[in-house]
Amino acid sequence: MAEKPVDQLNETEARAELARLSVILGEANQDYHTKDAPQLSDAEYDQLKRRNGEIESRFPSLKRADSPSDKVGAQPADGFGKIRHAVRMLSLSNAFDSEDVSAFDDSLRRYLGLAEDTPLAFTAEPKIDGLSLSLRYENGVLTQAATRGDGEVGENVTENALTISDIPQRIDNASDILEIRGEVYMSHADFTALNERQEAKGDKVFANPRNAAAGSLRQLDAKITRARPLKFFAYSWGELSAPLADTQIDAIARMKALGFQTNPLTKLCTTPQDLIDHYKAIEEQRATLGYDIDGVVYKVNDLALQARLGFRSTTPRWAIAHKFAAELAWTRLEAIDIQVGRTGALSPVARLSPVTVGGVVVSNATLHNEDYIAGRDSNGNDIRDGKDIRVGDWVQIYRAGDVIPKVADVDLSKRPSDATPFVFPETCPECQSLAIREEGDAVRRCTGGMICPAQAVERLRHFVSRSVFDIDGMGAKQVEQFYADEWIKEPADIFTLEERFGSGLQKLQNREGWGEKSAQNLFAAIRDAAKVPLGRVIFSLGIRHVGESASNLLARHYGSWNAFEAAVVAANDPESAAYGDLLSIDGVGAVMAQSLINAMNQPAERASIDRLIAQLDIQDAEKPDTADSPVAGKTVVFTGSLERMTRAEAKARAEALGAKVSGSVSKKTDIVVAGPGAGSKEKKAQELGITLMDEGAWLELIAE
Ligand SMILES: NC(=O)c1ccc[n+]([C@@H]2O[C@H](COP(=O)([O-])OP(=O)(O)OC[C@H]3O[C@@H](n4cnc5c(N)ncnc54)[C@H](O)[C@@H]3O)[C@@H](O)[C@H]2O)c1
Ligand SMILES: [Zn+2]
Repeated sequence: MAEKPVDQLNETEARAELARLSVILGEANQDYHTKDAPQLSDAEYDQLKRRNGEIESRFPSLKRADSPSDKVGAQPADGFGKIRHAVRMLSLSNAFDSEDVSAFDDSLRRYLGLAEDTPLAFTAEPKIDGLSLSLRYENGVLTQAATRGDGEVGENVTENALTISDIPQRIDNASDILEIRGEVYMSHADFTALNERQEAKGDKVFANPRNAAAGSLRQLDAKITRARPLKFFAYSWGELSAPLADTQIDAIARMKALGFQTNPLTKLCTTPQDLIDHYKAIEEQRATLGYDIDGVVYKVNDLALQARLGFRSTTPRWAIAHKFAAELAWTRLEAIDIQVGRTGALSPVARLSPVTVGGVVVSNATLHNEDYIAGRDSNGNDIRDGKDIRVGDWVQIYRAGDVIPKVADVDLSKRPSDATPFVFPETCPECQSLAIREEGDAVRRCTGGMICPAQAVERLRHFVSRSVFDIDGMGAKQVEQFYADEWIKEPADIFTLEERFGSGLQKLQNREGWGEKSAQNLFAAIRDAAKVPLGRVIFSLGIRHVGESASNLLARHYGSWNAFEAAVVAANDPESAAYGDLLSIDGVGAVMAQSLINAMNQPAERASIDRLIAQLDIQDAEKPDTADSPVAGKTVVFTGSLERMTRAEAKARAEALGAKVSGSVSKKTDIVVAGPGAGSKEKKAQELGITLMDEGAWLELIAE
């Protein structure tokens, strides 16, 4: 349901909406901070939180006592000891673009009464995407480690923190009380390896490195934490018995001197433009850092000014987090793989150096089709200014909601000098058959049909479907299972199943869901199904563009399998009479003809078709005796309800007599057969002066 814009809410709606958002955001906080298993994407969460804030500022009197705006994180989870922070641990306010950054600078100057030309310096620090941890050292010894919790009270994870090698257990030259704060995180490589181990053990896998880090630190059993490769960057502090330094940048240097890891991308900046430049520089390196960051934090450098600026309810006034766009990230394209879909479509897939986009690690993205890679849309117009996509390129990944990630853009300035244009394969990577692209089709398709493993299951499903072979006891489910068991690889195998099993009735009976009776019934149904009309056989081959009615037309035209087969083989020569004859069939166009010819002239697919034909008892089609049929060559439309036959039957009989049955009335229509309830078609026939008759008259005409 689309949400109503905030400026259109009335007071009652606003109150209800705030109540709803408080529940949703409360649950999301629990899922994210306490269970380390978010159900919403970060972008969705941020959007709801922003909406909540907007409603509150439009209706200040409606702000709830338990407003999500006043909350940091979530309450400590049960099971952990609780630690009350001597100094609160807060969140950060956000900037999303450079205007927000200038506004931040302006608001600080206003608050501090600084003139425009008075310098105001900031640190710019990567915003590490992990979870914050406060470490308390007393006389140089680590005595307590606490998570942020709800900002006031955190979880006691001291035992767990002691297992992290980046965290010193003792510090020389420390003041009596020293609280160091920073981020616990997991590298991409460790995250991938952890998930592989978890998966192998059948344990929970994590959506992203942040959840993995949080889930690993927040373990009631510190032995589990020990086995998890966690890291720590220090960037802040809590209670101190002696100040670390006078400025943010020196405080960071001091923490480094004390033995902590600090982030090397931290930089002192003197103007908002400096901040933006460093933000861009960091964003460019994001995919190669080896760990996740989700923005850059700007902090007033002068700690005396930080003290003057102080705090709002959940955020410091002296800092802001400039977030990266949630749906976008740059990374390297490592390879382009071709996947073959169930209908034979060749789809290019980008293999990426893993990057977290919107809270999910992305290592594959779609490249759509060969035109898209080449920088063209389906009409041949340039996309991305005509930039093509090459292996080795630096590419922008786009991911919104749950849609498959896409490669949106290329940075040509970073293209390796030896990168070459991607050559789209002209053969199927699964079966090596020719892959062709028909005119007007954006997609290249494998022509391997039955012999293509990627398409086999789909072909088999089509083969056993209702309108084709319709074998009792052999539906899509069974055929998929038999394929998975390698009992059936192609349609011909269905008919040799019983013989191949020999006494192996047993084999089938041992399968879940099969008893002696059902197995015998299946074999009987298969035997019955082998006797089949020619049209159905042609349709069963699943040749592209050759649908049910075209199959019947072909069957009636050629009469027997042998005639059909010989004709289509001969038609491979476009100069041949056979080709002309094939095209002369009303309802067979050049595209369908080519598709038929391809299927019947490719050795591997032909061999598979021949194996099937050898198993069948094909009923010849009756050629319409057009000579003495009164409706031969006529175009007939049936409309309204028929009482003595079904619509399908009427159509089949008319076609058998050489008539063409159409769904709509036009000048080309010769006869309209109108039953009760006929509407516009009957009227149109009258207008056009077309022969109109009822069902009885029609049956008389065709002498039944
Ligand atoms: N998907 C969900 O359901 C869901 C639910 C709740 C929160 N969230 C996400 O969590 C975030 C909000 O959580 P938050 O309140 O922790 O805010 P935040 O993560 O946006 O910012 C505050 C945190 O940044 C971290 N940080 C990293 N590097 C830092 C540095 N150099 N200096 C200072 N702090 C640094 C600290 O841990 C700090 O607590 C949002 O991005 C939101 O999307 C998502
Ligand atoms: Zn193939």
